[in-house]
Amino acid sequence: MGIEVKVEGLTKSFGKQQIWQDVSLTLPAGEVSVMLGPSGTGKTVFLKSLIGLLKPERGRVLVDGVDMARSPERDIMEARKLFGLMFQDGAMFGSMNLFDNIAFPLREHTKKKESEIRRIVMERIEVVGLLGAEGKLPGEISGGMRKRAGLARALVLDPQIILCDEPDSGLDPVRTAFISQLLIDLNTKIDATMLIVTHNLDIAATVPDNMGMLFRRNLVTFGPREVLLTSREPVVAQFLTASKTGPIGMSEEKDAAALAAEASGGGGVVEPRALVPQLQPSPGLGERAAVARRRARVLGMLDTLPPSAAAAIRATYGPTGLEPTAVLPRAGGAV
Ligand SMILES: Nc1ncnc2c1ncn2[C@@H]1O[C@H](COP(=O)(O)OP(=O)(O)OP(=O)(O)O)[C@@H](O)[C@H]1O
Repeated sequence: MGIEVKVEGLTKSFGKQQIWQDVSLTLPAGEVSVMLGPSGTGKTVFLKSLIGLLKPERGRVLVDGVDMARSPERDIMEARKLFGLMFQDGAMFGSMNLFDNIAFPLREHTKKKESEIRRIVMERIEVVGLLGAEGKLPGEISGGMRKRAGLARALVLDPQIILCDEPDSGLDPVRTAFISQLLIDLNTKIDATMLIVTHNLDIAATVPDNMGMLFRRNLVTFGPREVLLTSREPVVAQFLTASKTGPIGMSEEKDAAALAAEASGGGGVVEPRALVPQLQPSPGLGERAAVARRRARVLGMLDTLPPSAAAAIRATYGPTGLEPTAVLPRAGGAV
């Protein structure tokens, strides 16, 4: 099972520019979480801070007893091996074929024999549905295939925590649906803790167990998916309904005057969009191990949640808390 990531009071600036402050949240072990936020709110900076590539000036990121912000670099390097990273563009070496790109972390960080490397790489290539494409160069395949190759590479060191930076960027809605299914299937197969950074509303609505949002240098909220998906908080409802009405403007935030003018013009409150069931694993994979753990966890915290979120959780799990989760149509096949 994946391991928990605990973030406490994290604050990051570049010079005088504060990116976010006092961010605290826990990524529950083995569950899938999404971090939303308008462009430029520091989602990528957050991912890089989790693995200790960027150093926040305050706060802690606790992973298996190591503080990724402050522990000695040797401990951070060791803890980083628990992570698999999938970057926006796949971050492939252009001159290497997919096999060598995916094998790279194994050749770099382990002393495994070539035969063992071949076995692991081909297994991961199969998991992401790229069998047959291993001899191709990154420039010879589609953006969706490059992302899946990036995911395969993130998997070769058997990570317990997987961080995905905008897995949908540059993909059409159909390819995005396939990648969403792939991420849920992956979680089913390896039970890793996953954090996905995205702007994509369909991924946000259907993939995660938990969701958070960064806005105006703060974490607006982080919790079970139902909290954000039923929220009437203006910034959350605006973002999740892709509305022009609300605090988010063309540049990250509208200025106060524009906001006041909009309010006096009767811009109105944006209603949250209808809650849709979470994606289920592809046929034959069984249930995600995270489902039972999450059910127990969120049913135990109902009293602490907003009434709309608590009602949505009760509706999902039924009055006894034992109902199966509702089932959505599945996606499958090649991206
Ligand atoms: N190494 C760095 N040095 C200085 N500023 C940086 C650095 N990395 C990021 N920033 C700044 O931090 C801010 C947040 O950037 P980040 O890429 O994390 O945003 P984001 O929410 O991921 O945006 P998007 O959704 O558009 O990808 C930006 O203003 C960016 O210019």
